[in-house]
Amino acid sequence: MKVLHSVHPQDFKTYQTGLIRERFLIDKQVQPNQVNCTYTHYDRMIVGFANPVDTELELPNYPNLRAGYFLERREIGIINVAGDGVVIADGQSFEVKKLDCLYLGKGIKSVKFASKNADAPAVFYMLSSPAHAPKPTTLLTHADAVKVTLGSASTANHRTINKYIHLEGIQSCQLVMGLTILHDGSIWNTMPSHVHDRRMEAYFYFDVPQGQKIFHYMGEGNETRHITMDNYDAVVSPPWSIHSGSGTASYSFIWGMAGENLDYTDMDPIAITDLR
Ligand SMILES: O=C(O)C(=O)C[C@H](O)C(=O)CO
Ligand SMILES: [Zn+2]
Repeated sequence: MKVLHSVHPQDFKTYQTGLIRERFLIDKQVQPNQVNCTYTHYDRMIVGFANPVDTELELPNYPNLRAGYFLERREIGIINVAGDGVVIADGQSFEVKKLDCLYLGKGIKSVKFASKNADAPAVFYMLSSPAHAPKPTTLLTHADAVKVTLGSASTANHRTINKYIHLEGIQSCQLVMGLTILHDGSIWNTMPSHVHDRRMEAYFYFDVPQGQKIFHYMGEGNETRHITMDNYDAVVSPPWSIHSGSGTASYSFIWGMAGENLDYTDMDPIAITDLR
């Protein structure tokens, strides 16, 4: 499993594009009939992908975990971003359609992934953080996720936030997870931007139209940098970093966090006029 180590904000100021990409970008991980995971040292969050096309896949037990099985001391949130899929947790099958979320808690020994149709396979995006206690297995459909609409067309940031795993939603130990859909013609996410020193965050961009790109902004508010990202790329955001993006077209992304609390609204905003 690939490992990403933590970066100090003072060091980040000297980074150029190549090093920023090496330290934070998680790309080319959605591969047919593969499960691919990256271990980050940001709150020990694991960022994973499963793309079962014509075969069932199993979540492996990586040696990095020194565990009997992947979820022995972890929890996981799984969101499907493509064709209809199935997740089998300790023998129990869950239909996970596009934009549905399945939460599996500490103690689930076996997790398998399958697609309903090999011509339109599922793509499962996963975030897993350490967990101290078992929480109930929960499937939440996109329709039932709590929705908050923010921004406006005139500032090109009209978007709907869908909250799945959070204080008032699916219960977890420390995982918070959901997704944001940009309305047609809007291209800015998380603007005005913010940081939250209490937890890291990971973004996974999807439904980025062919031939388009995301410009993802990072760094302290007074010292920002960007990398460009493609469909199905993920990026980790240290607790000191903003995490905002602008696309050359509308798109969607999954956000997820782990750290001190489960309160989605725990953010320290940065005024647009203060960004450098
Ligand atoms: O569009 C947004 O704004 C977001 O989706 C913000 C993220 O959810 C976030 O950064 C939560 O801390
Ligand atoms: Zn955030």
